[in-house]
Amino acid sequence: MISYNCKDVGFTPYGEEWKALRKISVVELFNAKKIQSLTYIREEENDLLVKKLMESASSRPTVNLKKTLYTLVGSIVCRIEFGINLHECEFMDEDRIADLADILKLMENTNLFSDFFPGRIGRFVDWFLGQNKRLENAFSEHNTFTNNILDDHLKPERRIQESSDIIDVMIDMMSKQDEDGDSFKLTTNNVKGMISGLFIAGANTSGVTMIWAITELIRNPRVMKKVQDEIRTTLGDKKERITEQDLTKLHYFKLMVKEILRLHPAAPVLLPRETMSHVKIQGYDVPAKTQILINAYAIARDPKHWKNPDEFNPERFEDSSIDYKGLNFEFIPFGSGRRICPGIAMGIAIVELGLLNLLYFFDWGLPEKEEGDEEIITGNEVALDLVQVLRH
Ligand code: HEM
Repeated sequence: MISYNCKDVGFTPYGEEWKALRKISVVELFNAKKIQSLTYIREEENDLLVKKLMESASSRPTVNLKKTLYTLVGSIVCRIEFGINLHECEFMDEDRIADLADILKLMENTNLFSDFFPGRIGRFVDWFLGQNKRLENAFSEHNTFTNNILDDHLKPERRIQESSDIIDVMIDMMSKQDEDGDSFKLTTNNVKGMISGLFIAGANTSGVTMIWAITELIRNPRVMKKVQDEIRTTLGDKKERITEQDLTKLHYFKLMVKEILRLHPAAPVLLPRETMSHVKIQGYDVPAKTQILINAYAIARDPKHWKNPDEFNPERFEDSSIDYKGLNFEFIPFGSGRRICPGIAMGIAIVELGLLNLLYFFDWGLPEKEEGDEEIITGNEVALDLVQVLRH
């Protein structure tokens, strides 16, 4: 385990926790060697997914893809980030982790009426609509999850383990700070914030990207056929399991993933920024300290930069040098600059391996539509529950 003191991670007495925490996560979690060394976890979890889908396909033709994929990414993220194997865990299981990913989405997406109309009327409407109760329940579930992970890391027997993860490192830092008597103290809340931030950032984004990929492929049979033909011709039809090595042989498949990230960026609006000084943008004066929101979704569908922007067309990236690493500003699904997603490589590895398994081993389609069913594929929520396994 690497030990830090406050100076190592750049803490300042002015509370720049974010800088420090980002630095820890980049060093401990997002470095290339670490990502490579965790390949076996992503592969094992995908093997389990394929096994479960094959079993369920033989008895029941439909599958709730949303739950299945959130379980996959939840399991991978918990193992990689917190060293928690959900298949052996006492306080969390695979089913609940998928719900938790949804609970976190609810926490992010619930708009309180009282935020816009502070005062009695706003509070009454929230109470009447049950918004407060929903949020309270979500927070309570979420709090239990982070507390359990923290407690698990604080168990005395854990400290003698060989392998440590980012939470172990932060706990180690906390004890060192006490010894050093530094003025800034890393708190338990910082650790809990890291747990919840990493979980939301990793699970939700990768899960939703995969769900949109299957959705768009079902909507566009031409692309589905082309991508599956490439995969099955390149890898042959006798493989028992897929490894990350197989990804290196595919070309069109990767263009397809890029196109999904363009059309459906998991974080349509990037993390907020603040202007450091007065700037003029397209004739508008923007004073210093103004919050700026960047709409990556709108940028990636801007007809000034993209031909037929709403069309799902992976070929647009053929012979193009445009990439998602934050340098081409017309395509920033992972953001750009100082706050760019530190998990790009991890996110791409999770999404590509998951999709490759789904597309190699299974054919996907929609079940028969029954009277009264909502129009399919109008948004990921509707599409997900309807997607079907047809072959294995
Ligand atoms: C397809 C998958 C993913 C997408 C599309 C995605 C996208 C993003 C975006 C757009 C941001 C904000 C960047 C900005 O405002 O400039 C972000 C931040 C972040 N992402 Fe990802 N991400 C993905 C996967 C992951 C994974 C797997 C992890 C962790 C294992 C992760 C960890 C983070 C963290 C910690 C931040 C916050 C960085 C900060 O506060 O400075 N992401 N991500």
